[in-house]
Amino acid sequence: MNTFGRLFSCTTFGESHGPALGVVVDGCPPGIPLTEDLIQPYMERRRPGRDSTMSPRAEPDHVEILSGVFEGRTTGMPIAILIPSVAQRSGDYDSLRSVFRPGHADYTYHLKYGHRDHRGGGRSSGRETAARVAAGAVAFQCLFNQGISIRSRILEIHGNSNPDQFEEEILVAKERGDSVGGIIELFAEGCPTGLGDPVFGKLDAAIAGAMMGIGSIKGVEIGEGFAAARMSGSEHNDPMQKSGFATNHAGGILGGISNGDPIVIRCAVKPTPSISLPQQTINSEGEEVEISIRGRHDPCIVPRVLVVAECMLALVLIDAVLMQKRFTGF
Ligand SMILES: Cc1cc2nc3c(=O)[nH]c(=O)nc-3n(C[C@H](O)[C@H](O)[C@H](O)COP(=O)(O)O)c2cc1C
Ligand SMILES: C=C(O[C@@H]1CC(C(=O)O)=C[C@@H](OP(=O)(O)O)[C@H]1O)C(=O)O
Repeated sequence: MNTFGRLFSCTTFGESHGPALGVVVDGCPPGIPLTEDLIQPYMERRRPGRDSTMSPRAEPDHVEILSGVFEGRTTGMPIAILIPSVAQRSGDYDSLRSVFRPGHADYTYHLKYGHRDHRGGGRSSGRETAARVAAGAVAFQCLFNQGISIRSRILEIHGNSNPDQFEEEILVAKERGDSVGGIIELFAEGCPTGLGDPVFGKLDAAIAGAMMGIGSIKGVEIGEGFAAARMSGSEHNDPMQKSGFATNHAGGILGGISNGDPIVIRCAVKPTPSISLPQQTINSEGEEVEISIRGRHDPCIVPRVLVVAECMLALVLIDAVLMQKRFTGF
């Protein structure tokens, strides 16, 4: 499944070590300002090779808009965006052709497809998210029109919630040949009431699906999330006043529909699977072997995944906005 969204949909293509990645965005309304320069700042926040806390693979991730835009504005036609790759260095993966990296998708891709691109994990690579970010940048352009904004922050790295120590946590793990994960938080502000389809298509379900669709995200909570399970109703219910809700334990969604308060989401990001410490694994012959992974890996995915999560949220929200406009405009 490469396509995401209903009215505002995107299909990504490309593998980590292929010549390029890209996305086709369909359903974007006409007249929205869109240029490469408007997309590039989002790409810059995600691309690898920027500092010592991330993979040193130096990809410029310059986008090229191929269609759907004329004189700086969308035309309502499919928008194709190309992101050439220039720093593959696929030789790093020669020894991993038939050995499965614990924690990565190598083993399950092998079982499902048999024939797979082992270089960088092919399509299971976090590099695929470059295409999602390009699509998300288009969604952001549409959301600005609606007065909706999204921001995110890191809450924890490796269980440490002191922002002054985030970088150190990552660099210490890297020095050990290990990796660490963490927790991120997202806020969507300015959302109107009424976004989301009740029951199966709940807005919370769409958001959780979008977040879980990002490699390495293993938990999602909305509002109080897991903490709600330990609260009483009188603590958790948000008192209602003429001016609005007194608190926001709901995280901006009730019954699968946005209630006008900020939407608050937290995601758990697992530690990067590819580490250089020796690990036990098997090869495609089923033999037990030891693996020590070299190459250019993120010692922590958290800092780079922030903008990816923001973009996935933007894609969910613009789709919900368009669905709601179709519903109320009938
Ligand atoms: C932005 C981003 C960067 C990533 N960087 C790496 C990496 O350098 N090395 C690695 O082994 N996994 C990396 N991953 C994680 C793998 O892509 C992911 O663990 C793998 O696809 C398996 O999916 P799962 O963790 O959801 O089970 C990255 C993921 C993202 C979203
Ligand atoms: C290249 C990117 O991230 C990559 C995500 C990734 C993985 O296994 O997910 C592994 C590394 O790439 P490779 O080993 O194939 O050179 C990261 O650098 C990117 O995000 O643009």
